[in-house]
Amino acid sequence: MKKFLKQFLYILADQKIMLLVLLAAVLGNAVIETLGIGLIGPFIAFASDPELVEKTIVIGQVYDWLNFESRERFIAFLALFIIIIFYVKSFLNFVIRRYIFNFVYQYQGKLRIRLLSAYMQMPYTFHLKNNSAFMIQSIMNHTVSFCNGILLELLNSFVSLTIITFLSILLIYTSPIATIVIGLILFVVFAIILRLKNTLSRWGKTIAQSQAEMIRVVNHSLGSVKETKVIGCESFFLDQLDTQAQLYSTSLSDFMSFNQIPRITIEAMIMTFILGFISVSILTNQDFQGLISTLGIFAVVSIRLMPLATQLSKGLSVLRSSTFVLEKLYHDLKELENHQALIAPSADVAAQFKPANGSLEPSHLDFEQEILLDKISFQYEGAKNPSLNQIQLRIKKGESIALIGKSGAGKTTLVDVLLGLLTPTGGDIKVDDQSVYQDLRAWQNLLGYIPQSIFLIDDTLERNIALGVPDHLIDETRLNRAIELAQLSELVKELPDGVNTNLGERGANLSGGQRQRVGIARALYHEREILVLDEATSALDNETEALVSEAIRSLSDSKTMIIIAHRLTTVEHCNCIHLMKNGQIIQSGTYEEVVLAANEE
Ligand SMILES: Nc1ncnc2c1ncn2[C@@H]1O[C@H](COP(=O)(O)OP(=O)(O)OP(=O)(O)O)[C@@H](O)[C@H]1O
Repeated sequence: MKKFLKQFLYILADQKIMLLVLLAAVLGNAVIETLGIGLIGPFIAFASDPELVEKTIVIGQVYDWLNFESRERFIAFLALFIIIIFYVKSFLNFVIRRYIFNFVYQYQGKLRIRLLSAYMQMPYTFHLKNNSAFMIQSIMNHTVSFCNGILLELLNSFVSLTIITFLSILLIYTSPIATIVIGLILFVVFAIILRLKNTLSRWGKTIAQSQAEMIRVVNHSLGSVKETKVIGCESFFLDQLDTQAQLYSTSLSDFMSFNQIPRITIEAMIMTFILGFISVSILTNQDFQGLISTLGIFAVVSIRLMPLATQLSKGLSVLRSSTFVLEKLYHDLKELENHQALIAPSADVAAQFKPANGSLEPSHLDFEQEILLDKISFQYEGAKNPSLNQIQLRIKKGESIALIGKSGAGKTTLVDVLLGLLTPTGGDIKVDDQSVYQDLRAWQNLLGYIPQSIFLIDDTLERNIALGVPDHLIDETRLNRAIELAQLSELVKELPDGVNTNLGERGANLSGGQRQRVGIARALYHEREILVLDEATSALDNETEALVSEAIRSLSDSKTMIIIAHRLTTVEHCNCIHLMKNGQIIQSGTYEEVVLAANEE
């Protein structure tokens, strides 16, 4: 329980004051409700014997004080008073439930932002190790489970528990023996839940895990739909999904049907109690007037208590089944947030470029002379050998260099280190003699990256090029320049809505070469001084390749370029070519010296 509360409050972070406001409202509501129900007993007694009005303490005094013409009028007034109390109580109840829903669902959105922000700020190595399906599951499903299964249930259970407590006090006051019997009923129900708590946790865990697995399988099958169709292995993914769907449905249906047990038990036991109570009272010749009044209160309390107790027991079982999600969320958030102090996500795009010193100007690093990779080494976690071994490389401003070498030589790793995604295990990167690690954001603000496989969003060409820039901040001149330099002008003319044409999911409406050029235009739009280009390996047709090469070549006059070259013909224009092997640069020189000489050998 202590652990549960600790984890719960950590996830809830700064929302505790909202909870205190709710606590006050819930207590007020419980008092009003108890007063309303408490007055029903005397009202029934007065209705059957008006003479009791004067004999009853407090109510008798109120009757005298208000100076009513007759007892009957006072009884009618009492009825009106009880009705008003019930209306006020119902309204307050609505306001509280609304407040709870508002609070929970707004918090769900905030939690999603907090998680996505935490995941995005984790180092690249974290993303290499973790499957995105599990992150999507956390952001999309665990937040729902936490908010619906834990937060909402806890708040609802709290409301129920408060009212149950107040009503129980009223019952004890009305008839101690009957209260003990009702207490016994609730005890039996909660004992069942507590006994099954481990099974509930297991069901909850299976539900959450199978959901994540289903996202993973769907991701895999739809992400590789081309290959899947050609190989004809659709059934492989369908079988995997079927296994997970079965696990999910079995656990969920077990859990949902279990949830019905408390309601069914409570209903049966309350009926047994009311009928048993009447019979025993008659058999023991108890005062009939008192019996009617007591039963009146019990009837109303039972009607009220039944849904509350059902809700409370459901809340408890849902809470139990959600402990896995709570632990997972707590673990994720704590681990992620401990890793680095989170910057609060901001709608202000400029804030993305906020430097470490907190000023509003984007981080800036002067780059006038050269970039120096000084004895860079890197070894992946768990790998036996380093992937980069004492790499020494100088790149002058305005130069274009190409990294070539066989698959596995270390080209991508070197570029990832350059991009600041991987932190070298040895050595340093310096710009004009200043280490980039003093302000990595400033270094990254100099870089534009054009990956091998461009990630295109399912949106317009314009938004794909000016990725991350809100519409009202998109600079037309910059956009047109980027389109022109990336050799996309022809394409824009052909598109039905020009730059406002939707490119489809992952740019399905474009060819490989066009996608690559959109990537180039994107890097150009953001006007970065250094462009890092992982050349597409896909076999582009000659004409497209010529266009891509032309786009790259036209940039090399104005930018410093680092190209991972897969097709050697495209690096002819580079000032220097570095041949990599086993994580080392084994030869550097001009195209003729490195590529042609190697071909001749
Ligand atoms: N995430 C990783 N974990 C462990 N080892 C890795 C990881 N990524 C790459 N490696 C290893 O690092 C070495 C260099 O890989 P890298 O991807 O940098 O080569 P590359 O020259 O870019 O190859 P390619 O041209 O095929 O992309 C390889 O031996 C590879 O197996």
